[in-house]
Amino acid sequence: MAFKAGETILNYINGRWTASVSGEVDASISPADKSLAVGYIQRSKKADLDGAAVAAKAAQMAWRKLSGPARGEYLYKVADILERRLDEVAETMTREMGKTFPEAKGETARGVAILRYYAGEGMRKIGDVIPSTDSEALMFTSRVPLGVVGVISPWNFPVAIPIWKIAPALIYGNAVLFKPASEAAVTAAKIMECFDEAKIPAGVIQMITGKGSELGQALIDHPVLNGITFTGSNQVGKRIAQSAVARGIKYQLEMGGKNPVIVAADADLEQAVEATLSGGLKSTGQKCTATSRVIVQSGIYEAFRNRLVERVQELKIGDGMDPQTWMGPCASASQYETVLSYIQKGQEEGATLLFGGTVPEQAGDGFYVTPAVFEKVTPEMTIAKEEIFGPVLALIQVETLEEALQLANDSEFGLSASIFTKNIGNMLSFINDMEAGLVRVNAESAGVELQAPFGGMKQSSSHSREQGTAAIEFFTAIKTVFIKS
Ligand SMILES: NC(=O)C1=CN([C@@H]2O[C@H](COP(=O)(O)OP(=O)(O)OC[C@H]3O[C@@H](n4cnc5c(N)ncnc54)[C@H](O)[C@@H]3O)[C@@H](O)[C@H]2O)C=CC1
Ligand SMILES: O=C(O)CCC(=O)C(=O)O
Repeated sequence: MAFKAGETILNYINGRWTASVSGEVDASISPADKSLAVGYIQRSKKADLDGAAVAAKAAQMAWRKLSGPARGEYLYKVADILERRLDEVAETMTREMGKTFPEAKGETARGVAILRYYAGEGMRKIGDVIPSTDSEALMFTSRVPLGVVGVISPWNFPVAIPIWKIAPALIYGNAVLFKPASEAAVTAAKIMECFDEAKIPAGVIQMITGKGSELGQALIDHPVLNGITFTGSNQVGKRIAQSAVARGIKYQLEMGGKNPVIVAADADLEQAVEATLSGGLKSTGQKCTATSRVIVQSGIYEAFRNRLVERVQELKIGDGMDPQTWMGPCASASQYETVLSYIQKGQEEGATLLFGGTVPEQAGDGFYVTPAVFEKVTPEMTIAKEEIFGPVLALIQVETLEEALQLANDSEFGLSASIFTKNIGNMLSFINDMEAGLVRVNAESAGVELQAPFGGMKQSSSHSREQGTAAIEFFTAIKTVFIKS
């Protein structure tokens, strides 16, 4: 089955596309043109979840008995299908949440690569032999699946984030109950179509759509769950942690960022400007790793600011399907309102708006805003503290690298951070002292590599890591085995 534009997206339960008991739907509006519904998303209820839970439990028993390589074969098949359908999936993503078509294609290709990476993990070791104090015994560890795992995903990476949670969950023998963000559920259904086409056993992976506050909460509270993995806002993440602790199940959270970039006086100007544009404004600034605070040493401040504003003025804003477009719209009405309110707050609190923050004249009837560049931003201002999740850059001028580092660390978040410098001493100070899970030198703050651990410090995550070999830590439990004849 392949859903067509404008259709109602059904739940994928026990290997079948299934209507919700509720009969209620919400439109998934195209952010590039508010008059278009990309599809209709069901408001599923607990009764829908109950059916899926029974199927998940039964399916997991058989799935865990398959060998790792056999589970990997299914993931290889899904990867091949997703690769064949790459343009179609990417176009759905662009139409549904607004990122440009080349970015959507890149993300979908990343989804293919993640599936292949974890398919390969099915062949790798899942334990260690440990010398016992008893010379006649054999002691070793093995990894066992958690059981049924819930995946709650956001709308900003509708393919990569679900896949980097679902693929490791499956390869290590878990069954998955997947609740995508409603703003990206048409794209999520495309991923499910690939699993369906690969004939993954019924019940092993299931998708149910619905409102976060209702279905999401019902999922976390469901007794069938043995673990929950979440990416999204801090507010929701904290609630999930509380519910998971109350029930004694494992949880993993990846949440917000307020990512700084430090531009040292000796930085390569063009490199720093281009990386700030790309890290701060690609995907309309809607990445948890997006550059938000730009901390610049006074020796290079004026040149950097002028060149940055010059380049921002050149960026073409428009429909992500238009090949001329550099930056698409905000993903939803609420995201758009949030971004505009932060821009207003920045001005009210005394920052200087150098450029942008307006509705572009030539753009269509969508959630478009021109990228905003502020200067004279001070650490106590709201735009220097809170995650905006939009195309807004806050310039902060400093004298010394020590001051830059102190300001960079003056945040409740600690996800990603970059420095631009040619000085090895600056690099080492930054690497050692920056409180962030991802630190990058002469590279933009956004962008993660699927084979490396990803996660934040402070309020940015549950202090766990996703992706790469780190994923095994969350999706399995260690069993220590002692054998003696
Ligand atoms: N770290 C990241 O990558 C992301 C951060 N955000 C931040 O969150 C802000 C708001 O975006 P939202 O889409 O509203 O994020 P959100 O945290 O509300 O939504 C993320 C996911 O959680 C679900 N959800 C919502 N309420 C829930 C609940 N009570 N229980 C269980 N699941 C629930 C949603 O349906 C969605 O699937 C953004 O402006 C941004 O600052 C949003 C998306 C991704
Ligand atoms: O920068 C990236 O590629 C990943 C960002 C991310 O995980 C997020 O925005 O949630």
